[in-house]
Amino acid sequence: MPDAENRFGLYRFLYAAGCALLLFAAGAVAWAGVAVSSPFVSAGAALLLAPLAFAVARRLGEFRSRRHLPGPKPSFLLGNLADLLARGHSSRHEALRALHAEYGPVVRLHLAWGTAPLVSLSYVSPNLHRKELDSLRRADGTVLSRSLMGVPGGELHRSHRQTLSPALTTKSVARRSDVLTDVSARYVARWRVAGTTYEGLQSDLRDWSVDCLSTFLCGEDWEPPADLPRYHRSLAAIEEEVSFRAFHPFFVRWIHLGRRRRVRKAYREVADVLGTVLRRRSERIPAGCPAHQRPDDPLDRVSEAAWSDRDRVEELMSLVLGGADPMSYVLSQALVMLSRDADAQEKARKSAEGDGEGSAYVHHVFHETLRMFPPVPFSAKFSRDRAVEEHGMTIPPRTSIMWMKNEVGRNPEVFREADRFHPDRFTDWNESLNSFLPFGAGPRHCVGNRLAEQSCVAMLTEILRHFDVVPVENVAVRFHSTISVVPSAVPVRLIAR
Ligand code: HEM
Repeated sequence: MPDAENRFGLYRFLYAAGCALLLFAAGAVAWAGVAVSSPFVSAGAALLLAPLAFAVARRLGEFRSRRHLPGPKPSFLLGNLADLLARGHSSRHEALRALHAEYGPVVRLHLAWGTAPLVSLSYVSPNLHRKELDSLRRADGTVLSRSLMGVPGGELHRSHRQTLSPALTTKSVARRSDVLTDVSARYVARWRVAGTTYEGLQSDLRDWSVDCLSTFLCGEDWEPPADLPRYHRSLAAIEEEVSFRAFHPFFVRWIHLGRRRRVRKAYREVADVLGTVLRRRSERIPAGCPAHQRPDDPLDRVSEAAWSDRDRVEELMSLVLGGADPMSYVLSQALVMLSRDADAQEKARKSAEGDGEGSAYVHHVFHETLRMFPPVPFSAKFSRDRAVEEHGMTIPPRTSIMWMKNEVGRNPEVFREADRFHPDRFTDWNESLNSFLPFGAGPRHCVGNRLAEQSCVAMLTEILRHFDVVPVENVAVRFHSTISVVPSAVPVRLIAR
């Protein structure tokens, strides 16, 4: 199996060769057409030449109009793919950190042909909250579903959000928080009987996040599939493909046919599981029945919305997909940090056991982990027609503007002692989540942020009440990032108290 760097080398070669061949073939056919001097052939040649000339002019125009922005020099065929993906697709956040170190807080990058150029910021700017800045996520009829996640900003997006948001507010989630505690307690009880190894913990936390989200979203009608890890793998395959296509939309379908087949299969598997849940609900409670209209119940809201059956399934899919990996990542990193900081762990335990201040400190642990290990490192906004000013430079319209949360969270100009795990910073120094926006910004910000927070706090609380969290040394952990980040292991052991 070739390593990531070699695989990327091959991909880069195929991509550049493909682009060059296409440009050459189109040019040659057009030239031959002009030379034959038959009116029909010439008209055909002109038809071919026009889009070719347009694509080349557009690419050069993109380079020219962003020349004033700092960043590595783009290549005509590859843009800056080589700079961004130097260490493979899943390590692009590391490449971006290195680029920020070299070029400063604003870095310009050109991606594949046909993909909007990108500007990465190492800080959070008030511009990111602007209402007219949309997300570039668009349903594509295959991997990215027609759901809140995939509909363009506007009326449809607003109506999807109005459908879901009431069931995901702080109060609504709190009213059903027993669901989150019950699922978490089940995992903790199993670990107490069977013990945990650091190898098993990573997959258990991923199962927990899918189980917890699905139970909350689908209520009594959720029955975990017999092979829960496989269901999770299917979700992860879809997530990986969504992220892959965002960076390489052009040749991917031709180069990676096997990938495409795998992801279709994954999509069908997830859709089957969620379709069964929806059927179960509608058989139990017929549509239109008042029992179906509990405002706090996300499945009721999805079932009653004026959507097609496919849209309902896809909405549930995007909710589970949106939350599963980020939740398990933040939890795993929180455990790692607590295992290495005995004082913080003791404070968190007191808070979990209810020392009179509620679980405030456990919430701070969640926030501090998000700061140091943002589970969704990339978030981007896109302005169709208005330029944006950053650091005295004008970013032209039709640019993806992304803030690198890994970079923002560790920026010493934003956070005091930025490399130190210090959950108290949110009270001692009045620092806040708004300085790094781990859940995004503006009208497209994460709809599941309250659910994610209360789920992770519920699980951390259960763990701290029942276990000492101790570090396991000498385990090499690799981080694979797609939309979210997945660690290869969680090097901690849970010792029953
Ligand atoms: C720690 C956990 C989580 C993190 C860090 C996270 C982060 C994010 C980020 C950064 C975005 C993009 C926001 C933007 O474009 O400005 C997003 C969007 C979204 N997230 Fe989350 N998320 C988490 C958990 C969840 C959960 C639990 C759910 C589902 C219940 C969820 C569902 C969604 C959806 C549907 C969107 C698209 C919203 C829209 O476009 O209107 N996320 N999330």
